[in-house]
Formats: sequence, structure tokens, C-alpha cells
Amino acid sequence: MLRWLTAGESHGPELVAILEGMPAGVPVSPEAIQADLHRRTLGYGRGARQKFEQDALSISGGIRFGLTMGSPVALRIGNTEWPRWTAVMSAVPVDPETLPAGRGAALTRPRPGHADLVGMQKYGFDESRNVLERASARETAARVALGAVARSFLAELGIQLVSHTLSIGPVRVPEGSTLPGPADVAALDLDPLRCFDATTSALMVEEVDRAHDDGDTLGGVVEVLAYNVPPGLGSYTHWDRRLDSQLAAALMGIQAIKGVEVGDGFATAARRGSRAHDELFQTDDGIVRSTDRAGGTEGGMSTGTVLRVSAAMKPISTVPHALRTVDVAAGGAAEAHHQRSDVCAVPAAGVVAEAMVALVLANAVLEKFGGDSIVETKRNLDGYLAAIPENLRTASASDSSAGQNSSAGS
Ligand SMILES: Cc1cc2nc3c(=O)[nH]c(=O)nc-3n(C[C@H](O)[C@H](O)[C@H](O)COP(=O)(O)O)c2cc1C
Ligand SMILES: C=C(O[C@@H]1CC(C(=O)O)=C[C@@H](OP(=O)(O)O)[C@H]1O)C(=O)O
Repeated sequence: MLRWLTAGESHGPELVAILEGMPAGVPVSPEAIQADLHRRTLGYGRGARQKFEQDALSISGGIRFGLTMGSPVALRIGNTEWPRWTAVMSAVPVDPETLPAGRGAALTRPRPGHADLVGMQKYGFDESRNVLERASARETAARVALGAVARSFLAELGIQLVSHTLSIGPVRVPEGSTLPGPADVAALDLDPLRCFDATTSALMVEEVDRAHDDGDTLGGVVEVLAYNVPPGLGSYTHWDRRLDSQLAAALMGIQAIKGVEVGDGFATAARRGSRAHDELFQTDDGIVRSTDRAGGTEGGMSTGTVLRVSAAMKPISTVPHALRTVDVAAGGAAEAHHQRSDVCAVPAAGVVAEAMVALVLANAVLEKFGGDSIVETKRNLDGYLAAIPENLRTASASDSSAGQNSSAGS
């Protein structure tokens, strides 16, 4: 079993992340983790902070000479903005009179859509600094770092992940577009919105510019694909063992994610059964599915076809053209607190979603195949696949013509 935890505030000294249960022998380089951290800071519409803050990674445990040791992997990501926040975020009491104006001011005008008001109610704070520090998506840097380790583990077993942007606001890639594969990741990372369709990407840029000019913000939808997942991860035997429920929980656990679909998701509900499922056919290579409407799970288990999940992000709640709120100190109507923020962080959310899917899949692999070293995990996986009787075997994704469209209309 794989367990992970993160700690740290948005403007504190650092984020801390621990991954427990990773087998020994997985190649992990600081450069690979740093590269994923960098991918999370990109994307057209991200705010000023991403441009000047560096993710200062250090590895505190679990990795030696470039390989995991089987012990907990412990990572630290320094916030390079920390020197400007030492007084405001001091762990020991400071004289309120000495706090800098601006950064040190009480935040009493909660932002609709952010955690500010309910956080104050729940934890008994009279202003929202303590709430937003941890509700902030700065924390997702820690999860992306852990996800990079999980991705290295999965890569050793041939499982590869791809994330991309399906929509920004109302602008969406055309239905039935070809899915990007692992070979397309470099191109996706170069695209300003991590969108596979160049024409749509250009329209998305225009949409972000329009929202920026209007003092507004945007959300969108990201999709994560996992290639070469073996059949049988997860289980139908109990609700919390279902792979789809674990994926949904992990994706909904990302700040601002408000909906998750597995495969064609909600569109499936509008179809007749004859057009909703993936029919099976016998070929010389094994059983194939004619379509991939289900998105690679049936009965809470991976089917062995491309896993396809998507997540819907609500628009950023710190709207520059500030939303109406109340001042909880002075009483009465006010404009919501606003300093700076992202106009659109959907491309970054895609990278975070990829990390969460990697962690869930790595955990599901370890639950099914176990192993204290990657060699042992791989041996168990190979043995399982070899033991599936000939008449039950599915063709590998590369043999199959199925599952190559991301359409909700196929
Ligand atoms: C990558 C990423 C970046 C974000 N950037 C901002 C931001 O700059 N400003 C903001 O108000 N919200 C931002 N958010 C969203 C808030 O974190 C989110 O609205 C808040 O946690 C409340 O959302 P919830 O109701 O889903 O918890 C971001 C979210 C993600 C995933
Ligand atoms: C710092 C990050 O994202 C932050 C997430 C965030 C929020 O409210 O979620 C608000 C913004 O923080 P600030 O108001 O300090 O600029 C973003 O910059 C990051 O992703 O690394």
C-alpha cells in the first residue's frame, strides 16, 4: 500500500511531502521531479507569482544514488518567496504593529468560491489568512513532486501517463479528436494551454485574453490518459476498492475541481444501452473492444484499454473585477479581497491531475502485485499476465484499434 501526506503553507518556508510504501530500485532523479514541478508552473493565464517563484526541491530521504530504497520518500520544496513573509508567517508570536502593511493586513472580506468564510467559521479565525494559506493550490506542488516518483515507478512497468486540456471556458477541442499519446507529451508541454489541437489552442489563448481584459477568470476541463495499464487493477468487490472511485476521489481532492468523468461519463447517461458500451470481438491477437466509451474501467477494474478520466475546474475565485461580499469585521457590503491571482490555471491543474492519477495507479499496482523491489513487482505483474488463459486474453492496446478517440460522441 502506498500512502502520501503533504504539509506546508502557501507563503511559509517550504512544502513537505512524504510517500510511504514505494518499492526499492525505482530510478528517481531530482531533475525529473524538478521538471514536473516546472510543468505545473506553466500555462497561459497563470499569475505573476509563477514567474518569480522557484520550486526549490531537496530530497530528505528514501532515495540513494538515484534509486528508491524502499524507505519513505521525503521531499521538501522551498518557497523562494519566504524571505518576504517571515514576519507574516512566523511560527512564533510577533508584535502585530511590526507586520508589513498590505501583506500583514487582516483579510476580512472573504472571497466567494474560496475557502475563506467557511474556513473562518470552522476553525474560529476572525480573518482568513490562516485559511487561504493551506486552501491555496500552492500545496499542489507537493503532490506533483510525489506524483513524479509514482510516475517513475509506473514507467518501469511500461505504464505511461498523458494529461492535456480539453476545454477553457466555452472553448473545447472538437468531439472525436484523436487522443494524444506518450510521444506527444513534449509538444503538449510546449503548447501555451497544453492543448493538443493547435486551432483550439489559439482560440483558448484569445479566450484567456478576453477574460483578462474584462477583469475576469476562467475554468475548464482537463483529461488524463494512462497507457498500457494491465487489466484487473481495482476491484468490484467493495466500494472503496473500485479503481474509478479512487480516481474520482483523488481528482476531486484537487483545489477547484468540481466534476470528474470516467470515459464518456455524463454523456453515457443520455445514450441507449446499445450505444453506451464497448462491444467485444475476437481477433487473432485476443479479445478487443470496438470502442472505448467506458474509459478503461468496467466493474471498478481497469480493462487493459487506455484509461481516460477528466476533471472540471471551476473558474479562479479571486476575480480581479472583485465579487460582492461582506466585511466580517466592519459589517456590511464590501468587495472581495483581491491582490493578484491566476486568470486561468487549467493547464497546471492538468499536471496536478496527472500526478494524482499516477499516485492512485501506483497504489493499485502495489495492491495487486505487491513487491518490496521493482524487480519483484515486475515479476509478479508478468506472472499474472502470463497466467491469464488464452481464451480470456485481451489484445494489448497497441494491437487494438479501440480507444483512440476522446469523443463524448463516439
Ligand atoms: C493549479 C491551481 C492554481 C490556482 N490558482 C488560484 C489563484 O491564483 N487564485 C485563486 O483564487 N484560486 C486559485 N485556485 C483555486 C483555489 O485554490 C480554489 O478555488 C479554492 O481552493 C477553493 O476551491 P474548492 O471549493 O474546490 O476548494 C487554483 C487552483 C489550482 C488547482
Ligand atoms: C502559488 C501557487 O498558486 C497560488 C494558488 C492560489 C490559490 O488561491 O489557490 C493563489 C495564488 O497565490 P498568491 O495569491 O500568493 O499569488 C496562486 O499563485 C502555486 O501554484 O504555486
